Amino acid sequence: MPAKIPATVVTGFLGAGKTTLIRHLLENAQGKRIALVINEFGDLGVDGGILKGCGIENCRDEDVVELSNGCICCTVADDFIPTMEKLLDREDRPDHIVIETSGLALPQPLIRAFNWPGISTRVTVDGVVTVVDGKAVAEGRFAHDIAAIDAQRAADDGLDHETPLSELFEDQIAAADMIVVNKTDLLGAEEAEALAAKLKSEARDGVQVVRAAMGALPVEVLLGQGAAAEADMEARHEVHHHHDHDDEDDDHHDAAHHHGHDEFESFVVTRSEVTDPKAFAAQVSEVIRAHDILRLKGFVAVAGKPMRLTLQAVGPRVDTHFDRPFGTEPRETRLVVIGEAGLDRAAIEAALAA
Ligand SMILES: Nc1nc2c(ncn2[C@@H]2O[C@H](COP(=O)(O)OP(=O)(O)OP(=O)(O)O)[C@@H](O)[C@H]2O)c(=O)[nH]1
Repeated sequence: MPAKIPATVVTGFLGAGKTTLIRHLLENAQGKRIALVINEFGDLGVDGGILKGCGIENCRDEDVVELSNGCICCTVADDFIPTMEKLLDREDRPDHIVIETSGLALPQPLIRAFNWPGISTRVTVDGVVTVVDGKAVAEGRFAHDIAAIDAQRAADDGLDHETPLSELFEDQIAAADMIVVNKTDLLGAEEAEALAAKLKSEARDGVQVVRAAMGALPVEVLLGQGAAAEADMEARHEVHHHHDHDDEDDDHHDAAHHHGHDEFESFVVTRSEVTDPKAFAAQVSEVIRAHDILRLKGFVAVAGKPMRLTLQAVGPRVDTHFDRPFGTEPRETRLVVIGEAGLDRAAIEAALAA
C-alpha cells in the first residue's frame, strides 16, 4: 500500500490570513504537487477565485477543489469525504493536500473525519495550522483566556457565558499543532512577542507558535509536521457549545446539528460599476463600522478598467488591488458580507449600492 498522503488543515478566524498563507506556500512549494480543498462561508468563491488562475507554477486549476457552500464541520459526510476520495483516487495523486476551512468552522469534526474507513488508510493529518489575526487579537476582538473559561466551566457546567466568537477561537487554538500569529507587520515587535508568548502558554504542550507577516513562512516549517492529528483527538478538546455534544465521537454531524454558526450570517451584494475605487473603499469602511460587519470581500468592477479589483476587508481595514481581467465572469461588483446574526441587510445593501 502506498504511503499515506499528508494533509495540512489550515484554520483560523475570518480574515486571519489563511488564503494569503496558502498562496505564499504555493508560490514556494519547490515542485511539490499540492492539492487544495477550500471551504468558504458565504456563497461566493472568493478564496477559490484568488487561488485559481493565480499564475503560480505547479498550481493547476484542477488542483483547487471548492467544497459546496456551508460549513465543513457540518457537511463532512456529504461533501468532504467524497471530495477527499475523489482526490485520492486520481491517477496522479498529489504529494500533499492543504485544506482551508472556513473561518467559522470548528476544526475538530473535520480532523476526526480522517478516521473514516474510506480515507484513514490513505491520508493522515500532517498538522493543523491555526492562523491568528495578531492585530485583531491584540485589539481584544476575541476573548481568549482559556484558563479563565476552564475555571468557569469547572465552577458551573451548565453555564455558557461565552460569545460565539470566543468559542470558535478557543476551538481553533485547541486543535492546533502550530499557531501562526499573523499580521505582525501591524504590531510592534514587543506586542507580537507578548501575544505569541501568551498563546503559547494557553496552547497544548508542544504546540509551536510562530510569527508571520502575510503568512510568509518557509514551506518546511508548515509542511511535514507528522502530527497524525486524527489519532490524538482527546488532546484537542472542544469548548462546550450552545448545542449538546451528545456523542463527542459521532462523526455523523447531521444537518440538524446546531452550533455557533447559527449566530453568523452572510449574504452577497451586487452593484453596478464603481467609478472611484478609493472613494468606494472608504464607503465600504464606513458601512463596516456602521453595521459591525466582521468580514467583507469580493470583486469590484471599476469603470474603464478591464481588470477586476479584489476588495478585502477585515474589520474596518479595507485592502484593494487589481488582480486579473474579468475573463468570462460577468463584469459586476459582487461582495460577500459576513457578520453576527441580525445584520440589517436592506440598509447594508443600500449603503453599498449608493
Ligand atoms: N497587513 C497585513 N494584512 C494581511 C496579512 N495577512 C493577510 N492580510 C490581509 O488580510 C485580508 C484577509 O486575508 P485572507 O488571507 O483572505 O484571510 P482568510 O483567513 O483567508 O479570510 P477568510 O477566508 O475570509 O476567512 C487580505 O486583505 C490580506 O491581504 C498580514 O500579515 N498583514
